Amino acid sequence: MSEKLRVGILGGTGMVGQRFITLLENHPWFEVVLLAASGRSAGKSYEEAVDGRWKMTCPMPEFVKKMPVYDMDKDFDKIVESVDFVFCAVNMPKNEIKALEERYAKAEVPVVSNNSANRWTEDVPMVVPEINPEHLEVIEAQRKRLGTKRGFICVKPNCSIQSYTPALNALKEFGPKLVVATTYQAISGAGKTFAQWPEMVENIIPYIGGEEEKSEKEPLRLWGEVKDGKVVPATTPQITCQCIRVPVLDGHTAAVFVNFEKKPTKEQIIEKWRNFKGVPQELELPSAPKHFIQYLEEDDRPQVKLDVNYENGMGVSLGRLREDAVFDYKFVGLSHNTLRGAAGGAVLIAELLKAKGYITAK
Ligand SMILES: N[C@@H](CC=O)C(=O)O
Repeated sequence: MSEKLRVGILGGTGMVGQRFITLLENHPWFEVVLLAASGRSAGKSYEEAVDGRWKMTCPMPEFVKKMPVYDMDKDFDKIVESVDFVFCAVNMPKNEIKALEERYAKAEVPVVSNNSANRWTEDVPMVVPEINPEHLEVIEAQRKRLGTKRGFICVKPNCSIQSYTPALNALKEFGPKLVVATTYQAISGAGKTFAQWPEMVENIIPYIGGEEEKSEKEPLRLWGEVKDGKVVPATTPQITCQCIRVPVLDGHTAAVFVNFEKKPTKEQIIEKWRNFKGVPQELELPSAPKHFIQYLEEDDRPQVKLDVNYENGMGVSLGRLREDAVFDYKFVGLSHNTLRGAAGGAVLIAELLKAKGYITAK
């Protein structure tokens, strides 16, 4: 068995960074060798830097407790020489994240990012490995632009879209043309727990900054075509969304209405969902769900409490498919926002990048 790739985590102390650590603890291909964060945490051990703000339900893994946290800016040279690639989960203004990700990529360190800063950079692939693995092709053009041989940036989309985009993707041949979605988003999407956000107990807040635009536009980029080293976003379906914060810890739910060019039967839709698979399933990537989509027949499913951890939080649960008086159909989707929607989705991208030879040992 070949040696594991050496991974650094930029922004390791926040909620998504913590998720990365738990997912990578016993990863068969990757080993966390370095943690970095802002100057505030630098120089401390990971345990000191987190300082009681460990938000996972499992205990902090022993292997990270005493690891030093480096300054992702000042310790740049040390980080670059120590890793084969990095995951980026920093919490900073967008322009600073863009500059940081590009700085690492230009220093020949591939960056797999959870952040939105580069989601609309034309030669940066934004990937859900089951949906658009072919977008990785634009890495070649990106490397030319950056002047690199190994370094590049690859990003994952926003967590909100993962509860309905895979469902629509599986039905592409029927031409979804108009989609109305309302998302019911968990508080961990904002990096918080109930203890940190007591206002959310027994409450609903009908606003998540920037979320509706992401939810409407990002699926179109996933369905875009690669032309001349760039991703050209699709122009259909038209999607309109409302995004609502609800008192749930983990799990984004979406209630969706859809019209098709060619209306399928209910049986056809369920068959497409149940049989949908992609490259991660074919390659049996370590974090790939065996069945990406499950369809639940019971009227009261999917439920966050029962279904959010389907396929270790990497699968999507669908239910309540029925004909509608105004649209062709309506249904409900659920996905885990910090697993499939954040760190887990990024780990799966890194596995695909390794399997396709884009990230290698130095
Ligand atoms: N912006 C989302 C997090 C997804 O990445 C949210 O606030 O739930």
